[in-house]
Amino acid sequence: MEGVLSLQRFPSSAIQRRLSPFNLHRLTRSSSCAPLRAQQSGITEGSDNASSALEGKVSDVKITEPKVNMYQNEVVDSQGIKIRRRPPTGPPLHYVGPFEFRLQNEGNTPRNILEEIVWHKDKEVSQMKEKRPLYTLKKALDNVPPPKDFVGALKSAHQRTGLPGLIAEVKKASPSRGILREDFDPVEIAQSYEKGGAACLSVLTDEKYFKGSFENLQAIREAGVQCPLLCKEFIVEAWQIYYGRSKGADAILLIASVLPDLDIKYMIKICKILGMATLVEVHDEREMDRVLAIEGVDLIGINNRNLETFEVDIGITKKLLEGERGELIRQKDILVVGESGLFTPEDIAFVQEAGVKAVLVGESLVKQSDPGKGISALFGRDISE
Ligand SMILES: O=P(O)(O)OC[C@@H](O)[C@@H](O)c1c[nH]c2ccccc12
Repeated sequence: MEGVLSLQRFPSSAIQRRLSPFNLHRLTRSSSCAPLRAQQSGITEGSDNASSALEGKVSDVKITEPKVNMYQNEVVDSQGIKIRRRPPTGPPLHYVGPFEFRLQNEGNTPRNILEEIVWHKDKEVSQMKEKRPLYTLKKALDNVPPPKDFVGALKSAHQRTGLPGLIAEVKKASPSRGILREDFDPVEIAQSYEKGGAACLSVLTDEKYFKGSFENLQAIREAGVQCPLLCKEFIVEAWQIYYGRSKGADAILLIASVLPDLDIKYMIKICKILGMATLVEVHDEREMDRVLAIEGVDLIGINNRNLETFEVDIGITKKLLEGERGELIRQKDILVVGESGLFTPEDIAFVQEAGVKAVLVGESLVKQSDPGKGISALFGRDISE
């Protein structure tokens, strides 16, 4: 049947990329009210067999391909999300006489670095999942120390010092800055941060673009570092949250420019079940408004860096905390983290004045020969006592 897509013929990964949680929800709503991407990634509370259940449920559904794309675009557009998910099929073919050709950037080439990272992550996660299915991860969770209180640590550091609580980042490289530190020993850096007064640590786990790893996260946890740990990853699927927890993460980053609201809600729920915190990251007013409308958000990061262009402007933090938004944030008792591009005590004072009670800092600390001492220089005084 031309132009008609029977979902039965597609592996679940293909279904996953083709359907946003929203339209998958629509498709399955009549037969099931189980979670959305949960079904896609085979994760539900108390069930490891959700994906097969899902395939059973959607096997009867026949929908036209244009309709699926329309729903997907509808939800993404309505939320202003510019980052598209990797297309499941190759680029469209064009024909001129006997010739076939494909055009660049017809939906098949990432439009910016963030989109490239997310598309790569999609592939990477589907491979990782095959090696470590969810039920093995769930078993591994029994051997991990219980999660530490990430938000509590930031609040008490703020109360203790009167300065924003520090999340110090263990970061070897980034696509915008290249290698930040050649002699990179993640455990040594983490211990130095802790000694210097960091409340929490952020550990980059992306290998390809940030030269990080889950092994670094695990090594830092196993070295006896007491600070709660943020798994700094591009989360596209709930499976990654379980994986991060199995490596010792206490908190997870969710990026609003990558994830639709329904995914954010669902992932927050999973983190709560696992006892983890979620840092939901925004970069503009629209993302901030979306996130403020989501129930259960208690930690918001304002990234001063635009992940699509790498432009950094610490004025973004101030802009997003002005007026009614700032008021709502105070009412909801949400803790705000100022992220990226912070180098001097004046920068720290500027974002504190804007209303943040925590900061996330990588480059300016990791580049110091003694990263822990770099903390005193950054804050203008010793915050370790
Ligand atoms: O090194 P900086 O400019 O101090 O930034 C740290 C942190 O904010 C940055 O690494 C970051 C913020 N959000 C992210 C999302 C993915 C990767 C990295 C990031």
